[in-house]
Amino acid sequence: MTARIIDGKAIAAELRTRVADEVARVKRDHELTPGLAVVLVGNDPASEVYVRSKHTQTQAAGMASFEHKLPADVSQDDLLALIARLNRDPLVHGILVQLPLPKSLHTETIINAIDPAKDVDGLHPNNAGRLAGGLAALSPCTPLGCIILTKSVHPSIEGMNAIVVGRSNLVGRPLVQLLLNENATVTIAHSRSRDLPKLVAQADLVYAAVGRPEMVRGDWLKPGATVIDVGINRIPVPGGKPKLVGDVAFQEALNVAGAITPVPGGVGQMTVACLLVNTLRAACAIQGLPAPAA
Ligand SMILES: Nc1nc2c(c(=O)[nH]1)N[C@@H](CN(C=O)c1ccc(C(=O)N[C@@H](CCC(=O)O)C(=O)O)cc1)CN2
Repeated sequence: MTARIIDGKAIAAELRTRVADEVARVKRDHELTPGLAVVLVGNDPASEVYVRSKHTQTQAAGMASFEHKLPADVSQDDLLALIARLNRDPLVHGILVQLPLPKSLHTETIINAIDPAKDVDGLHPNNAGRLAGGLAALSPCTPLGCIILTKSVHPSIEGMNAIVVGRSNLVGRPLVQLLLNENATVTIAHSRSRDLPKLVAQADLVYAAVGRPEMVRGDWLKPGATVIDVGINRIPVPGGKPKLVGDVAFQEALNVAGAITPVPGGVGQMTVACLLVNTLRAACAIQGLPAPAA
């Protein structure tokens, strides 16, 4: 069996089109232009690429994009002052601080300073707590993307066995909550779980978000399982450009899985598209408008 490849690029493009249509509608009917402010501290090359892509895609969707680039040695107080300004700015409906931050800054304090209504990363404890309680919340973008990709294969995942390998605040933990909201049966595992291959073998849906190149092997998988690979690992290639691989051994998994996301071209593509969805949702909620269709 060769697994079906889940085309994250195409699914993200469709989502961006739906967001752009909804943005045009709220502009026309309500004179509302959703605005996203992205804060980048320092000059990590991968973060610079992601922030550029957020800027381009935000503008392409018809929204306002505000970029704030700060030096790596910015003080915590100056960064907090910028966030306070963005919290008050009526043109800004979404605020995202690109992660990781330099070690000199306290990530939790920075995230907690963002107005939860503008927290389009879904990382503020208000949003994380609401999501955990099964309430309406802004949810982190990558897990939202994982759910959309899963539903492109299984429109309902009710009762399916899912395993999430990884317990980060950005992906693993919120993904577990989103899966529970879809009535999946969820196991959360991590690098210290005992007998990971045995746990993975029981799952119909496998989410690999552990940050270890090709850790999940093909022979761990239940035949026909749907595999969503969240990993983005750069592997050095002697004399060449680093190679991008996921947390799943893709070639091995192809022969066992029913469907699988590639890296690149899978989950990563959904992250920015879902950020646009969250920004549109935040803008509508702040204006007191009904939740948009996208
Ligand atoms: N505040 C946040 N910081 C970070 C997040 C986040 O959701 N919020 N996620 C990641 C980085 N990220 C967006 O910020 C991101 C990662 C990957 C992609 C993507 O399109 N990946 C491509 C490959 C691109 C490459 O060559 O690196 C793919 O998988 O096809 C977009 C956004 C950490 N920080």
